[in-house]
Amino acid sequence: MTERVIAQGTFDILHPGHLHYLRDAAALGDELHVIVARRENVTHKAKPVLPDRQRRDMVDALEMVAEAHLGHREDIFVPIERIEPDVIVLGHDQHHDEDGIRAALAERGIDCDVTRASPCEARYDGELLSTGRIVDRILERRG
Ligand SMILES: Cc1cc2nc3c(=O)[nH]c(=O)nc-3n(C[C@H](O)[C@H](O)[C@H](O)COP(=O)(O)O)c2cc1C
Ligand SMILES: Nc1ncnc2c1ncn2[C@@H]1O[C@H](COP(=O)(O)OP(=O)(O)OP(=O)(O)O)[C@@H](O)[C@H]1O
Repeated sequence: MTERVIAQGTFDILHPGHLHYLRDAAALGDELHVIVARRENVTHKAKPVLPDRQRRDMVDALEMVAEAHLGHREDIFVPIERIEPDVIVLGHDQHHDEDGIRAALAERGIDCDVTRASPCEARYDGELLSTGRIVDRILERRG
């Protein structure tokens, strides 16, 4: 049976940290589905620079990704109910609480594991593994 995996995030200006997360997630199953957060739901940090569809299209083109989906505007469990994953992989630094998500899934009768990806460190001088830091460097050098 095909094991479906879900990863999710903002993915505004792709960088190697994103590739690491998505490779980690893809390795846990056969088919990686990525939910790309809607701009209006990114409230814990600066709003994305790029439009929703552009962020979705870039993630969708990555080789380890079976399909990238734009997130739901109001209810983050709607795409999960449609995709029916076996596992949801959170990013290593995501603020979401694993037990809280498990409880919400159970309440909706969705049977799937929740786990976390590993972190990824810079491999050479100047490598930037954070969208926020890429934006800061652009402002520093071009602003
Ligand atoms: C399991 C799960 C499903 C999500 N589904 C959606 C969704 O359907 N729509 C959406 O706008 N955000 C969704 N999100 C929220 C964002 O992916 C994420 O919390 C945040 O806004 C982006 O955070 P990050 O890029 O800093 O990791 C979901 C989050 C989780 C943990
Ligand atoms: N260096 C990294 N190592 C491992 N995972 C990462 C790394 N950078 C981002 N990710 C993961 O990619 C997913 C999406 O990240 P997001 O789009 O918030 O990018 P970001 O570069 O971390 O953003 P920002 O720097 O603006 O906070 C998250 O799950 C995050 O944990």
